[in-house]
Amino acid sequence: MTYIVFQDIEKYYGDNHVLKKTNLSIEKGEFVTLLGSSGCGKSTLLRCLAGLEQVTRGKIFLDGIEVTHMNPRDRNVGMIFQQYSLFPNLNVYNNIAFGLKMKKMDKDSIDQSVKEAIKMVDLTKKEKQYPSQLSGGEQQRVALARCIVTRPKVLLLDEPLSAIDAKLRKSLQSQIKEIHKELEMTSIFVTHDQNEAMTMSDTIHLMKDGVIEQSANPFELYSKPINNFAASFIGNYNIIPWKIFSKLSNQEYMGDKNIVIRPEIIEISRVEYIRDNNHYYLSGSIKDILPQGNIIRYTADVNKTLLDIDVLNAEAKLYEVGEYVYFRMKKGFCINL
Ligand SMILES: Nc1ncnc2c1ncn2[C@@H]1O[C@H](COP(=O)(O)OP(=O)(O)OP(=O)(O)O)[C@@H](O)[C@H]1O
Repeated sequence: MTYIVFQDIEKYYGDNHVLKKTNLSIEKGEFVTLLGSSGCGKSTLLRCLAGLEQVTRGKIFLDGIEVTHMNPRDRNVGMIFQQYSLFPNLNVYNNIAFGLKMKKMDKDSIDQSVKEAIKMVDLTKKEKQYPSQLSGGEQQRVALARCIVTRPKVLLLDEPLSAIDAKLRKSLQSQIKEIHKELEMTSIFVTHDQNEAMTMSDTIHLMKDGVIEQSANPFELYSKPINNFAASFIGNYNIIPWKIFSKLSNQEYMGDKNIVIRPEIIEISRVEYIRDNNHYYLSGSIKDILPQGNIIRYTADVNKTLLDIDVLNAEAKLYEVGEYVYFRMKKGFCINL
């Protein structure tokens, strides 16, 4: 049985039609990401599951029970936000214990659960500190501990790492994934950062204007985007209308479609390639060079069409701006959309 089901969800804020018959199914134990640009309705969908917003129409099921209009407190859903939203007047221990005290758990069980949660998020020496004495990353770990200590059925994470610097962000991503696995939770993570979605998720649900455009695992979403939106959102594709590409590459016109080419599948050479039937061939001059750590991104001018090419940064810079070079790409790696 599917663990979480959003069924034909519609949500209006006044005239603003935010969720448009949104359908989404999530299996128990999955780590899923809602990925999409700002304002597409990701947070609204999460908030509807948590009960912090009411849907206008549609139904939500959690663990076989309809929760559409259930009191948020009875849904057993934990949520973490971008702002840490801790109680400033409570120390780390008491922030984490708060939910359990509300549930009227006995003191010894609370103590055991809180200490376990503190250990899980690696805050053992910080128990007595107050939120104002903690870094952003530490505060977010307290928020995470406060959430998991109540063992919610589902953990909702609404851009929890967006205020945290890049290095710490990576370690928190791993920590969240580890806790998710260890507690066998079902987690929904909201982000507009495609790299974060790729690293974290079992399944990515790509959203646009309140609708799920594509649901797939990170590998599939990257290599098989189903439309131009998915291709342009994920992985910096070159998207060239066939009308133009057929002229540039001396190929037959494939109709009113785009050819979609990932920068890293393009080979580059100073000497012209010997042609075969498995590749497309282009040539042009290097316009720009952008070192990006482990890869170098070249932008080439191919008869006024710009082409991005990613080359592993294994050697010193290979090509100069202005140099005329040749490209080839395997036909089977290109997508027509
Ligand atoms: N409480 C509210 N009242 C009125 N409009 C709202 C409210 N919350 C969200 N909206 C509107 O709903 C739309 C979707 O917002 P939502 O926060 O769900 O988007 P999002 O995809 O999570 O964006 P972001 O990545 O920027 O957080 C936006 O147009 C937003 O202005």
